[in-house]
Amino acid sequence: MSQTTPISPVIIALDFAVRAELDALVDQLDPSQCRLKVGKELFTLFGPEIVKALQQRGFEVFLDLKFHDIPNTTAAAVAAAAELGVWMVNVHASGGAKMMSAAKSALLPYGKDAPLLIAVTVLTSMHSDDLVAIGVNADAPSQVSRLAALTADCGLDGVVCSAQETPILRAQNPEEFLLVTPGIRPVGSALGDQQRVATPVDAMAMGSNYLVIGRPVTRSSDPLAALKEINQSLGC
Ligand SMILES: O=C(O)c1cc(=O)[nH]c(=O)n1[C@@H]1O[C@H](COP(=O)(O)O)[C@@H](O)[C@H]1O
Repeated sequence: MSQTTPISPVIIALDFAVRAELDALVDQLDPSQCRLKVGKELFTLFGPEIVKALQQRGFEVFLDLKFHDIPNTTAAAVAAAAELGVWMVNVHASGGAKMMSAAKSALLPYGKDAPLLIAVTVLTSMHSDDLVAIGVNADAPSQVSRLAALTADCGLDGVVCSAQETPILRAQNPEEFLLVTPGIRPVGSALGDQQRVATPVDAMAMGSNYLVIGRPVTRSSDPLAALKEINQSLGC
């Protein structure tokens, strides 16, 4: 089945351990409403087959495995993601310039069919205090800004950051540099482990291109209604 490009910027984070629960959600979704993210839990449990199954239903898939390894290993993993035909794949920007450049080079043979390659800056679950504890003497916005500049220098397509940093990054980067923002919480949603958060409407207004949303939809009593409400609030 050919993939449908949604008009919505929403990417649903499919963080599930039980296949039946995943299927029950995906059965309700239409590829015009959202893209889907396969992360570490789902991929570790079900492997590439789950990606293929979602693609066969017409969904564009963001493979969120946050590769962070030596350049040779990361480049090979990113090429494997390209072979899977995913729409987007990510690495950790803190893996450094050599790692990110190697990952970008590994996608050159795929030309226009290459997935979008983005880099995670500072996890949205972290505050500036958490950075100090791992030896980073910068606050979250400064560290995000630094890693985004490195990512852009390496020719990647964009970064994962919190919506709170998007105004700074929008000002520093060309329009086509993608800002993918998790830590999205509609008004009244539980924060869970997220620290640097924004509502869907605020995130888009501040310059996000894509909103990664998990539990506020997937753990809702009515996930489809929750997604529709978010899309409506965004005018799509
Ligand atoms: O790369 C990511 O997608 C990611 C980066 C980040 O900094 N923070 C973050 O929450 N994520 C992912 O985004 C999703 C957020 O899920 P919820 O917190 O349930 O909305 C999870 O699947 C995380 O793995």
